[in-house]
Amino acid sequence: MTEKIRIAVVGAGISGLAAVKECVAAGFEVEAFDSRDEIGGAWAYQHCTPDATPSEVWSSMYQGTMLNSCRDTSSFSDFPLDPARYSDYFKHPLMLQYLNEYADHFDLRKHVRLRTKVLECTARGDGSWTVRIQEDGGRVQDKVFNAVFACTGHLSTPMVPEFKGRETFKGQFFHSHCYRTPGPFEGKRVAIIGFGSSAVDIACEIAPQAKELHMVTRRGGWVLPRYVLGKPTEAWDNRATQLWVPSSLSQWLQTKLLQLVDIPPPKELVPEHKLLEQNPTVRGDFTEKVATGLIAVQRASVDSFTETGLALSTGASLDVDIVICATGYNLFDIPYLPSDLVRNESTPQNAVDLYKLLMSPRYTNVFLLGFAEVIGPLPPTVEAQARHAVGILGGRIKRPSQDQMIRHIKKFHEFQAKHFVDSPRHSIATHAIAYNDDLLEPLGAVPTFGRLLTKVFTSNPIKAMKVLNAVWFGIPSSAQWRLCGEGKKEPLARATVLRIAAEERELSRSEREFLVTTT
Ligand SMILES: NC(=O)C1=CN([C@@H]2O[C@H](COP(=O)(O)OP(=O)(O)OC[C@H]3O[C@@H](n4cnc5c(N)ncnc54)[C@H](OP(=O)(O)O)[C@@H]3O)[C@@H](O)[C@H]2O)C=CC1
Repeated sequence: MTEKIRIAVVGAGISGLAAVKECVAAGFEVEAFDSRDEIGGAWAYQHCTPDATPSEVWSSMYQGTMLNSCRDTSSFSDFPLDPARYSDYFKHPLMLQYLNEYADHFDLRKHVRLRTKVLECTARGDGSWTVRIQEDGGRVQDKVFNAVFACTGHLSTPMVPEFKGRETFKGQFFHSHCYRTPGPFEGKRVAIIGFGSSAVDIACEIAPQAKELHMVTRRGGWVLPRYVLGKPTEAWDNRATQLWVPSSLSQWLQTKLLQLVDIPPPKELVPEHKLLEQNPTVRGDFTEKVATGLIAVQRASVDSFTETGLALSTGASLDVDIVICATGYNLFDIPYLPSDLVRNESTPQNAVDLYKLLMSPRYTNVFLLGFAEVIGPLPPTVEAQARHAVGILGGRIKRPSQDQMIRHIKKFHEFQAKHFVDSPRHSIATHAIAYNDDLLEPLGAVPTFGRLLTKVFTSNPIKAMKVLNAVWFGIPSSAQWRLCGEGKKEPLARATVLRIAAEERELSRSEREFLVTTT
């Protein structure tokens, strides 16, 4: 009898749960470890105050966090979000609820060891790994696995730049990681450094109550509303425009659409890069708050801190009571993995040595899930990463040689330099549909036009045409990656794709029936 492949999954959030599920489906033996006492990872809200020690805060979720991608694109591919219970966009407790429902539906909890921290993973030289775990801060134990799936995300270690004179500032200073509610900022003068999703969300929450709210951004950026002409913004994008229309043309069209429907941003905000060359921020009330003067924007770098605030590169200075540093995260601080796994001394600046943002050419049998900055929703992508990794371990996908990986990575660096802004977070940026397709094509699981057209001639033609239309010209739902190939769940996926296209307000009867029978 052949021995089962044994997998260690580190983290039980979105990526970890998807990894466990795919490993179990492939017949692997899997143990997941999470230091917290509940599943959900970053989506499991943790209360803290701005003066908390950042290393003791494991979730950056604030009370107002709401999904940036919409329900119909953001579910796992074989576990649809029910419109009757989940609105187009929803707040973080509902995402945690969904992850719990996913874990229960696929019976994943029995594979997860909570309150168990992974201290270190060491390559053993034969492709296997020793994983050192600690239970409840007590007993330390070494366990051997055939492979490690690192699923702890890239939002654990706040990045605080070295600002000149920061110690001289007499006001309050903290990282957005420890922000939770706007209450403490009532009547205060606040400056926020950075212009990512955290900065824009926090600015919009605080601005109505603060005395002054300033944002300091060195690059500017695009901010998309959640809705355009009554539909979720993603409904204006689809597989055909992403894959057939040259990206410069589709970005131009989308920018024009944005200009037509939204208040024009002030010139300080308009960036030099195009719409999809950064991970866009999503916030419907931001431009209005800028236009009405609730938020003041400074296009500048921080030269230094002063006793009373910030001195900016433009020569302006800001006197404030509080500075919030919303400058993102040390993306590849993965303390339990070898330090040269992702980058070493020869890696170019703002780049990573990861094949398909998933595997290191320097180590075998370790897969990084959820470390991509996806321009699109995360769940379908981590699932595609898990399916690809499982495909390699199970022998269904040919494992690339080290040379092949290195060549691929070099091309990837060139692609990133051409298509994304030059910044650490965009070293791992990727467009969802093309990236998911790339991971799933070796499994035959991409709903290509040809594959779906063939169905028109080999099955119910009207239904097959509707599916083709929905997948190529409709909102990019994740169920599309379960229509064909290895791991397909065609009846359920077809029902989901058609229900979303029909804009039904609840799961269809077929979906409910298939969900009872598919785990
Ligand atoms: N609702 C949701 O779903 C939310 C999702 N998120 C996600 O969490 C992740 C982290 O987001 P966020 O915390 O905003 O971090 P980001 O890394 O996305 O943004 C960091 C910002 O800080 C700026 N910055 C970095 N270093 C400096 C510096 N030295 N001086 C001035 N500015 C600096 C960056 O500017 P530059 O571009 O110039 O480098 C950028 O504007 C993202 O994936 C985001 O999508 C976050 C909040 C809400």
